[in-house]
Amino acid sequence: MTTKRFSIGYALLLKKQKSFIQASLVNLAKERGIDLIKIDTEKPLVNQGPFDCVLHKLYGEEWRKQLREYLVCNPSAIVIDFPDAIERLHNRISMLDVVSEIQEVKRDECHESHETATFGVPKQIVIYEPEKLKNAEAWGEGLILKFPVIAKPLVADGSAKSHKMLLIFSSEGFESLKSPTVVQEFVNHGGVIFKVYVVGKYVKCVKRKSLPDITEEKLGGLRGCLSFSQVSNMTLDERNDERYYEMLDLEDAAMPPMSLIINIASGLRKAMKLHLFNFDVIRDTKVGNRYLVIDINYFPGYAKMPGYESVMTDFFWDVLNKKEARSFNCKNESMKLVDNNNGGCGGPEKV
Ligand SMILES: O=P(O)(O)O[C@@H]1[C@@H](OP(=O)(O)O)[C@H](OP(=O)(O)O)[C@H](O)[C@H](OP(=O)(O)O)[C@H]1OP(=O)(O)O
Ligand SMILES: Nc1ncnc2c1ncn2[C@@H]1O[C@H](COP(=O)(O)OP(=O)(O)O)[C@@H](O)[C@H]1O
Ligand SMILES: [Mg+2]
Ligand SMILES: [Mg+2]
Repeated sequence: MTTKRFSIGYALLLKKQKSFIQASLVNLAKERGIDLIKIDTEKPLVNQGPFDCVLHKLYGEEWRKQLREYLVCNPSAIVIDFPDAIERLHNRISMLDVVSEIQEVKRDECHESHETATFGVPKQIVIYEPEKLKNAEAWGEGLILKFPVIAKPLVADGSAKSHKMLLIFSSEGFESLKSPTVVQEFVNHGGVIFKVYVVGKYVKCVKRKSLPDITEEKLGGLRGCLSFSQVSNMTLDERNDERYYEMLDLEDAAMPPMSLIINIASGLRKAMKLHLFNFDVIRDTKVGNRYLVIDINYFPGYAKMPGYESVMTDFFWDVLNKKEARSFNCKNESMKLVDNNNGGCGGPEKV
């Protein structure tokens, strides 16, 4: 008896292909009857496949259009995940709004189960026109945040620029701001962040190094700002400023309560209608049992997750065998099939 084989087409940037599409993953998936096939982004998607499922981390209107057309021509295909759902993660305000949305529900649930740990997001504001802030006094008047603060580009589109942050110690630091920025209160968190990887219903929490705490005393001696980027991915050599990237022992840091992490993960997954994401959490050391979500990333670096091959293969299998189907049911609606006037469902490209 031959068992049915499935095909998953993947559309990823080269960097992502290199890290994610490793032989160990391809082989394990193959053993389970799933072929991972590279989509040629130079050619129309409708002329490729057919794929049972499309996995992607590409953006832009042209790509959305291609996915829409693909679903019109292949109505039984599954797209992981829908661009409209991913979109909210490209803005650091809408990204964290979802945490506040799930907070109410989860607070009630936690109350019932007598959990004491709470979660939320740091205090933050958005500045659309930083040039208007050049006058330091103007900043002082409207200040609702306490120094130090972190300035993060409002747009989180995966570009190197969108990861460039400023740690601001005093109002002079605002002079460096140029594009629309989210200004967030820096929360002392013991120099450790928790990265929570979500793959459908699977949740894995790992520890990573972060920025060290800034005491009132330390802050007193600091003016202006310090720029940094992707601190949790930094190598030792890159942590060359000893004032900030001092040595930390990750081993010593206690993990957050897993029940809380699972609660947040499932709340986010359902509210965002996304299957593949991770989020960064810090523990407010001043409060102790308060956790703050600071970042949510679509389709993050899963290859850094121990045993990622089997986690991903199990997820693909569930999706293809429709165990995850309920969450994909409304795909036509969320893809907003505006292009009903579809004349071009050709087969594979003819040469
Ligand atoms: O490349 P990696 O493995 O460091 O993964 C990046 C993620 O690192 P993480 O898994 O959270 O440690 C990274 O997470 P952070 O934003 O650094 O927390 C992003 O998800 C990044 O994608 P993008 O640049 O935002 O599109 C991810 O980059 P891409 O792999 O998507 O390019
Ligand atoms: N509010 C905050 N308080 C303390 N540290 C923070 C805060 N926000 C971000 N960080 C630190 O800055 C790093 C980068 O910020 P993040 O929002 O995760 O941006 P990115 O999308 O580039 O990962 C975090 O991993 C953490 O080390
Ligand atoms: Mg992050
Ligand atoms: Mg991020």
